[in-house]
Amino acid sequence: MRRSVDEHLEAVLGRVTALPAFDQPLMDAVGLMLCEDIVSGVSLPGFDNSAMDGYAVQAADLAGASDENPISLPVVGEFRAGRSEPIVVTPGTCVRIMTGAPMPRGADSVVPVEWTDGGTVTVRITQQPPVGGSVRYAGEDVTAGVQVLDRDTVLGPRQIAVLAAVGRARVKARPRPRVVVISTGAELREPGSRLGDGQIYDSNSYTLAACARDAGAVAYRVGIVDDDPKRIMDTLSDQLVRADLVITTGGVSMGAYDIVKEELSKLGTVDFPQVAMQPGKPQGFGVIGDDEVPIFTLPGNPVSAYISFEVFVRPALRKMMGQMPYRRTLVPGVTLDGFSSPAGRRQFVRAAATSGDEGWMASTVGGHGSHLLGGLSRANALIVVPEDVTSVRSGDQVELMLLGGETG
Ligand SMILES: Nc1nc2c(c(=O)[nH]1)N[C@H]1C(S)=C(S)[C@@H](COP(=O)(O)OP(=O)(O)OC[C@H]3O[C@@H](n4cnc5c(N)ncnc54)[C@H](O)[C@@H]3O)O[C@H]1N2
Ligand code: MOO
Repeated sequence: MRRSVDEHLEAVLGRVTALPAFDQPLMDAVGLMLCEDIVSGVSLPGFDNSAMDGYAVQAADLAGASDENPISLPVVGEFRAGRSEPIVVTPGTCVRIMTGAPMPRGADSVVPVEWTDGGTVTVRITQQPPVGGSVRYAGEDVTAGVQVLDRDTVLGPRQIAVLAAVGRARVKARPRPRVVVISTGAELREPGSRLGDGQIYDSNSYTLAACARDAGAVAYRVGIVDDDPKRIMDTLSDQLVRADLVITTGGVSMGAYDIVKEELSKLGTVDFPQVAMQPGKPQGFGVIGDDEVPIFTLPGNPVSAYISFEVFVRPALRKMMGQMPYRRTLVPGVTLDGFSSPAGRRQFVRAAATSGDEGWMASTVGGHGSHLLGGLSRANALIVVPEDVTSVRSGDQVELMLLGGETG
């Protein structure tokens, strides 16, 4: 079975659905999609309070105050933020007040401390404040009963600020998908261990767990399972309890030990199409278990696994989180390098792209081979070459998929 990239992505997006929303503590909701309208139960400010450190006064007492004509008032008390005192400002008196402290009854204005001698028994004031000067009035920011956030808003720091300020400790939001990442292959060893003959470090499970986290998911990196069919199937069934989505790598091409494909094909719920792309040709996608958890079986070549994530898994995760657009947007740019591209396959070429006065410019990095991982760290974009283009010259217009993420 041979599919285009778009057909495969459609098949994937047609199968995954948005996760149901539930109540979450505020800090767990950062980056998530809000699934309720938020109506404030309180006014902001909640009470009239001082905008300055200074003195709460009756403005009329200070008519004509100036450097030449200072006016002294007795200080009858002190108001601090967080404390409420039963003191009243009567004509001819004042209260020392700190920023955020409630306005005392009787006062209609605040004199900043800079306009005074800072006295604590009596204070000498050299400027007349307007009525309402340096006073923050109850409800001037947000009135109780007003909608402060609309559903379908992604919660970033500014939205979290408003939620906390109106006293919300929890909100209904679409959760982060829990993504289980498993790498398969008898040649794989954990980074940090010693390599024997023919062995390599498992980079894919780290790459893909990092990708999943970067896309906003919770990643569980299970690590390496060798090419034993029973161990692979046991691991999958053990992991399903905590998975909203599973990613495996390796074992999906034509080799004698490509066990993932062999075993999962038997279930009948996972397809293994060849997708007309380079890298990333051997793909697998379907569902497993009673809960029909989506599973991606990505190719083992490290760059193929990474690009497959960007092209197929990331959009699926975004759909599960209810976050549009699902696909990365493409921007126009110019390639500074020429290269050839396979006929009939969409090529994704690693590139370092910069944006300047002339728009986006991209240089290729790291070579074309899907095992060439060394240059990947310098790439921040993929040049997307259409299926019908076989040759790209330096200076050609191209489309770029920019790879920035939550942490990128
Ligand atoms: N006869 C054919 N051979 C291959 C074909 C084909 O169509 N016919 N397709 C090639 C393509 S394209 C790809 S991509 C790979 C996909 O292979 P598998 O998904 O079966 O992956 P493996 O064979 O297990 O490994 C491929 C390669 O990647 C290395 N690898 C695997 N896992 C990891 C890991 N976790 N970390 C780092 N590197 C990993 C592995 O050692 C192999 O070198 O098949 C081609 N062959
Ligand atoms: O498609 Mo493979 O993913 O080219 O290396």
